[in-house]
Amino acid sequence: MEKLIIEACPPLKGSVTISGAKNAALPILMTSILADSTCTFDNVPELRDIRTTLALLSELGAHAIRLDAQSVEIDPRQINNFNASYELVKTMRASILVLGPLLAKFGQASVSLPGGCAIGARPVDLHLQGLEQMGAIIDVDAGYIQAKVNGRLQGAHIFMDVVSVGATENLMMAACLAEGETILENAAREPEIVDLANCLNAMGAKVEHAGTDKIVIQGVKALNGCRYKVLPDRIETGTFLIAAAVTGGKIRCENAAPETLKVVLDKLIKAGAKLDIGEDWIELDMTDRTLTSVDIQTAPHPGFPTDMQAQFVALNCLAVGTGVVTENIFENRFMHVPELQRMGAEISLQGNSAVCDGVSKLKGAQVMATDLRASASLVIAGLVAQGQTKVDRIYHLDRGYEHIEKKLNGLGANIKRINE
Ligand SMILES: CC(=O)N[C@H]1[C@@H](OP(=O)(O)OP(=O)(O)OC[C@H]2O[C@@H](n3ccc(=O)[nH]c3=O)[C@H](O)[C@@H]2O)O[C@H](CO)[C@@H](O)[C@@H]1O
Ligand SMILES: C=C(OP(=O)(O)O)C(=O)O
Repeated sequence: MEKLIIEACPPLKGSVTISGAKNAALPILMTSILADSTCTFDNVPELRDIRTTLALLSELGAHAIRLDAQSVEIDPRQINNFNASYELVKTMRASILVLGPLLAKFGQASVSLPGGCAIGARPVDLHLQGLEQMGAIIDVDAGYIQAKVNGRLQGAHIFMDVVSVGATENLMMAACLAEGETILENAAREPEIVDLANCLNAMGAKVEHAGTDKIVIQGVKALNGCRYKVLPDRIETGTFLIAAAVTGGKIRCENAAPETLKVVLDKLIKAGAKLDIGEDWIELDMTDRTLTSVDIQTAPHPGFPTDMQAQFVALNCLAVGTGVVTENIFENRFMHVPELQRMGAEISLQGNSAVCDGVSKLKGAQVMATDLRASASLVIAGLVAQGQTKVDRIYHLDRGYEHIEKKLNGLGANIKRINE
């Protein structure tokens, strides 16, 4: 199994190019199911989840290929299988996003239930209830969601009890080919939702007010293929900025979208960093500055993103003072805490909060990645820990970070990937 070996490094310095956003690219790739002709998507990161999505679309019958390091092409015209198998869904929860498009375009879908994962139970009840409100008949049997609709889905007024990114995306895609108007209330407002809406509109859909909590969609009869560029990854950006901050470095993130991570940048300033921000770049300077603990409360956008929580716990481990990080989205997203404790961090878990007293040094250790962002926090800690850190189970990391060790090494880190 592959592992990362990380040695303590000098302050990170230089410039890094941010990749396309995983969480925007995944639903955007799924929009191809709705189209009547070929779609080309640019700024699509080379990640395990993207390969899984291309495999899933291929399994459905689409011709889905990577053209080059940036772009993928999907011709959906041969889709003739409406079944997303457990084998693929179990490796990537976002596979559930084929449900809405398949049902809207072909009137049927069979999708394995994603099941729980390391960070929480993550039910899909809101996806199913919304589709039922649009006229779908859904049966959950033997671990599979069996869904069908007689004729077209019907526009509906849907209120979601919980703010869900995935449910908003699934229902938004389904509504584009439904008959009539759909209103999604208490919708998620993440930048990735806006990116998805922009892509759908480029295909001929009529989606309005994405980015607010009330999205209005007028269904159309057909969508065409399009060429669309995925937005930059705000979570990857934040992760690199924190890596630079904990090492006392100075880096510039190019090809970023600063307006999508305002709340993260605010916390970095509170943590002591000096930031310079341009239209598509962010420069962080931590030279000779004191890293200070910050308090965090995760919340749906525009609140603090849960996907940056673990990285800030790593920052607090090394900062002056006590920082309280509270996780409000997922019930089990502190799996990085025991691993960071093994490296010498002083963290106590109190309910859904991690209370962290900063220490002046961490010590390298053998640690285990348990989920994507937990893995990132261990890599960040490894950059400054004395001695060697060995991170096991890095397939989690490869789901969401493109060439992470190559990019960090380009900034002066010393990370090797080994197979043992
Ligand atoms: C591929 C992708 O974009 N993943 C992101 C997406 O995940 P994902 O779309 O799975 O997360 P959701 O926004 O749906 O989950 C938010 C909360 O809603 C709950 N819930 C969700 C659906 C549902 O039907 N019922 C229900 O109760 C979840 O258990 C969770 O507590 O948003 C999360 C929250 O920002 C991020 O951490 C993930 O990185
Ligand atoms: C939790 C994440 O992704 P996913 O929803 O794909 O598990 C993430 O990107 O941090």
